[in-house]
This record gives sequence, structure tokens and C-alpha cells, in this order.
Amino acid sequence: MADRGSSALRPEHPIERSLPHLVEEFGLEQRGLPVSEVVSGITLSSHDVVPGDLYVGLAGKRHHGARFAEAAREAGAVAILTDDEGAEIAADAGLPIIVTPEPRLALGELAAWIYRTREEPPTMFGVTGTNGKTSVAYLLEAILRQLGVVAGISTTAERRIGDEVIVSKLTTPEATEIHAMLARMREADVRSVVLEVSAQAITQHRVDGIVFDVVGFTNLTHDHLDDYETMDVYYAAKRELFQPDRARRGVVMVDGDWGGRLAQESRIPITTIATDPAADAEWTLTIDEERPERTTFTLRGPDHRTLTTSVPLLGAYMAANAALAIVMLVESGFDLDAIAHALNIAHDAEGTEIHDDGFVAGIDVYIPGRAEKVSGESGPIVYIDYGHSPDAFTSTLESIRRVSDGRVIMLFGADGDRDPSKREEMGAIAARLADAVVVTDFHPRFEDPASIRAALIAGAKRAVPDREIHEVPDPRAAFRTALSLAGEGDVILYAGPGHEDYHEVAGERIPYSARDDARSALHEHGWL
Ligand SMILES: CC(=O)N[C@H]1[C@@H](OP(=O)(O)OP(=O)(O)OC[C@H]2O[C@@H](n3ccc(=O)[nH]c3=O)[C@H](O)[C@@H]2O)O[C@H](CO)[C@@H](O)[C@@H]1O[C@H](C)C(=O)N[C@@H](C)C(=O)N[C@H](CCC(=O)O)C(=O)O
Ligand SMILES: Nc1ncnc2c1ncn2[C@@H]1O[C@H](COP(=O)(O)OP(=O)(O)OP(=O)(O)O)[C@@H](O)[C@H]1O
Repeated sequence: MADRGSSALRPEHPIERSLPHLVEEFGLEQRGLPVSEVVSGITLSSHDVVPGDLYVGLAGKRHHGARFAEAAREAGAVAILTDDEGAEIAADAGLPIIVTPEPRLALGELAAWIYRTREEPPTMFGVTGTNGKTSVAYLLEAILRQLGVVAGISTTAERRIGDEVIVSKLTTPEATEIHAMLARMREADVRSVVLEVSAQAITQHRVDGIVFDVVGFTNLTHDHLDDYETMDVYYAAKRELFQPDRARRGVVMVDGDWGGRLAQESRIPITTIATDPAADAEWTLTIDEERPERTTFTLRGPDHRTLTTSVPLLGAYMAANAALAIVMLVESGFDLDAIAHALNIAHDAEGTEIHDDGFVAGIDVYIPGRAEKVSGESGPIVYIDYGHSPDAFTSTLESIRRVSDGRVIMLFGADGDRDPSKREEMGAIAARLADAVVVTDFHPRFEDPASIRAALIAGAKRAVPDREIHEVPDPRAAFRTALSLAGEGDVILYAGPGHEDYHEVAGERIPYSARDDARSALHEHGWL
């Protein structure tokens, strides 16, 4: 199946750079046709080529990108950069060929040079960890906005500069896209950029060419053991971000063992944060109040500095994400009191302070599909969540138990073609922490959906043999089954789809929004 490509964020006024100069500066080898005078962009997808681009033909898992050299030329590419094998494949494509043994290793530096993103860079924040990256990124952006700073974000859910939004294909874009996006953000006067950084992004050199001002670590738990042989290898990939060539300072959540190890092994100045007041961390977080839609917390820092605020979201884990975001801002130079002030005042549309008794102080954030409450005032509370790992299930279900005495119904599936070793544990956690479990399909991709469901159910049955379990393959029918099990005051957690608007089956993306469907079903019951 050919890659259908995506529209990337690009500068509206690209700067022309000398291509011969680039070849010389990076010690590249030129073959065949002479290169043109200028280059104004770089991409590694033939679908994203715009006139003036250098097309990079990478050897992929399915294709050698050099196969698409002709398509790239037709779209306006000025040359192809590739390896020896690619140079042979693209020999007759009618494009000048530039050769380097491992093009992926050169991408970040080349893209930074072409888009001039090293010059007067914005403040760069990077967030990594197994769970919570997207949430911390949104929280950082929200607090920056409340501080009056124009920020841009790049997350699994979306890439956004003000009102300009594109839907993401990967958690972290390829280096070529990141630097194009940074150039676009510079045009929009963005002064702070928040990038969600996956382990794969570090391993695959997608964040090369960037030195982050502050990087943050949320946690490390079981996931991605299809891409990384062991948890140690997965950890080592994340640790790479906390080194001087990639970041200036780091903030590490040390609640888990991996965070403690990272704080020890990192080679940049590290500030630590923990939710356990007895922990040996510089910052500690205590939860003051948990409600279904709001969590209030106090953050205590060195020199007895404190800040009390809230997030309009479920769960102590979201407060921990918010605390991490706040400490990252402090590490970037913001004063804690200034942050407290910005979070605890209301503004009108023009940005003028207003004094309104009904105003609830706190972080003004909306995070699509992360414990997003989609139900109304009556009927069960329904959360749509992007959790798809054992730890995500635990955090969300435990939080729900703390805010509700009702029955908890957990609806979920598991990704096909992604780390099958976590499935049984996901089933077990659902069975242990929920009163009833509904297992459905979630992106089976090229796997047999029945065998994915069977693994989840086996895990659930092993953990709690008499747990009420329903198997409903179709997600729409499954949600209605979950709804039939719930009454007033009960809670349904639908984990998996989060913000997504498709269901991936055998290479096809079928339109499906869990959010919209849940709302329709609630409406059908007269609960919305
Ligand atoms: C396993 C993996 O990482 N695959 C990535 C890889 O795909 P690939 O090697 O199969 O590429 P390929 O299809 O063989 O194509 C080779 C080259 O030809 C180009 N091409 C291909 C076809 C075409 O018509 N035109 C064209 O130009 C491609 O852009 C590519 O450069 O290169 C592609 C182009 O950049 C990526 O989109 C793709 O990510 C896939 C979609 C993916 O699912 N990656 C996952 C594992 C991932 O990276 N996940 C992380 C973490 C998520 C999390 O936080 O949980 C992420 O950051 O998203
Ligand atoms: N700090 C946390 N600790 C544990 N679980 C969390 C935490 N934050 C979020 N979660 C859970 O993980 C899910 C995914 O959250 P989020 O999208 O913020 O993480 P992520 O690291 O960006 O994941 P992904 O890369 O898969 O998008 C949430 O929907 C929630 O269930």
C-alpha cells in the first residue's frame, strides 16, 4: 500500500538557500545532473513535495523512497538526496542526485540549515515518557497562553499554531517536518514551542538538529516492547533526550524507579518532582481535592515556594502532568508567583482582567480525548480516553474510583500490530478495577480482531474469574452494551480511541469518532 502522505505545516515565505553551498557544507557527494542554484524546502515523502524541495529518498521498511524520485521531480523537487542503493534506483528519474551513506542521520542538520531554524530559536520544550506526553504538552501550551506567550504545539493529537491546526500522523513528526513547522511558527511570531517526543522519534533521529531548553519526563511503563527488546532498551532510548547535545535542562518525575534512574544517569542539570511528600525530590505535589471534572493540587518547591491551582480534568495523574508542566516553565525562567498569578485571574476576550465571583481559578485547558467527559448532567458519567497501556488503564480507573461510588464499566480494545505482550495485563487491570468489562475492536489493522479480543478476555478472566465480561466486536454496538449496563451515577470509561476519528482495519481508515458516537447513544437514551 502506498503511503498517502499528509499535509505538513510549511513556511508561507520559504527562504531560498544555495544548494551547491549545502552540498559543500555537509560534505555530500553529487552525481549525475548538476544541481540547481537554490533549494527552499526538504521532505521525505513524495506526496509532500512542493516546488523547490530537496526530496530525500530513504530506505524504508516497505519501500526504498528513491522509487518515488520521478514523482518527486514532477511535483517540483530540485534534487534527490539518497544512499548508494537509492542513487542506482533513481538514476533515470531526471533529478540531480546527492549521496550520503545514511541520509536519515543527516536529516535534522540539513533541515535546520535549509529552514534556518537555529537562528534566534524560540524557547523549546520537549516532553517524553510512556503516558502523559500529549497532556503535558497541552498543559504547557495552556499555561503559556495564560502567561500571555504565543506558543505552538506538536502532539499525537494535532500540531497547532494559534488557529492553524493539522491532524497528526505520528506522535513526533519527521525532522524535515519539524523544522518546516518551526519555520512556519517563526513567521507566526511563536516564542515558545512544545514538542511531544516519542522514544521512536529519538531512535529514528526525528528530533536531530534541535537543542531543547527544557525537557520533561513523565513516567516509563510497559509499552512498545515490539519496537524495543526490553524495558531497559526502551528506557535507554528515552534517556538520550536528557543529554547535553539534545537539551539544556530536564525535569524528571521520580515517582517510578525509571525516573529516579534517569535523574541519576542524565548528563544535564535535572530538577526532580514527586507525588510522595517523603520522596527525595526538589518539588512535591499533593492532591487537595479530586472531583469528576476538576482536580486541585498544591505544588511545593525549593525555598518553601508553593502554588495551589487546579486542572479541569479527572485524576491525580493529570495534576501530576500539570505540576510537571509548571516546573518545566519555572526551569525555563518563569517565576512561580507569576505563574500562580496568571492561573488565578480571569480575562475577557481582549485579555483584560475581570473580577467575577463565578470564576474558577486554574489552568484553562482542553485536551482532546484524554479522560474527556462527554456525558451531560443526567445519566452515567462517560469518559472517552486515549489510554492504551496497562499503566494508563490503572491511573484512569483508580482516579474514577476516587471520585465515584457508582458502578464502573470499562469498554476497551487493543491495537493490532502493536506490542501484543501488554494485552493480557490490560485485560487483567480492567477486570480488577472495573465492575463490568466490555471488550471491543480497536484498530485491528492487519491482525485477526477475534484473537486480540481473546487475549484481552483471557487476561481479564485469569485476574478475576467471575467478572462480568461482554465481547462485542463492533465499537458502536459495544458502547450501547456498556450504556445498557450503566445507570444514574455510574461511570463508563471508554479507553482507546480518544480524539481519533477513524478505525483502522486491514489498511483502511474507516471514519469513526468514539466521542460523536457516545454522544449520539447518550442522546438516544435521553441523557443528552
Ligand atoms: C515502523 C515505522 O516507524 N515506520 C515509519 C516509516 O515507515 P516505512 O519504513 O514503512 O516507510 P516506507 O513506506 O517503506 O517508505 C519509505 C520512504 O518512502 C517514502 N514514500 C513512500 C511511499 C510513497 O508513495 N512515497 C514516498 O515518498 C516514505 O515517506 C518513506 O520516507 O517511515 C514513515 C515515514 O516517515 C513513517 O510514517 C512510518 O511510521 C509508521 C506510520 C508508524 O506507525 N510508526 C510508529 C511505530 C511510530 O513511530 N510511533 C511513534 C510513537 C507513538 C506513541 O507515542 O505511542 C510516533 O512517534 O508516532
Ligand atoms: N501521568 C500519567 N500517568 C499515567 N497515565 C497517564 C498519565 N497521563 C495520561 N495518562 C493516561 O494515558 C493516556 C494517554 O495520555 P497522553 O495522550 O497524554 O499520553 P501520551 O504519552 O501522549 O500517549 P501517546 O503517545 O500514546 O499519545 C491518557 O488518556 C490516560 O489514560
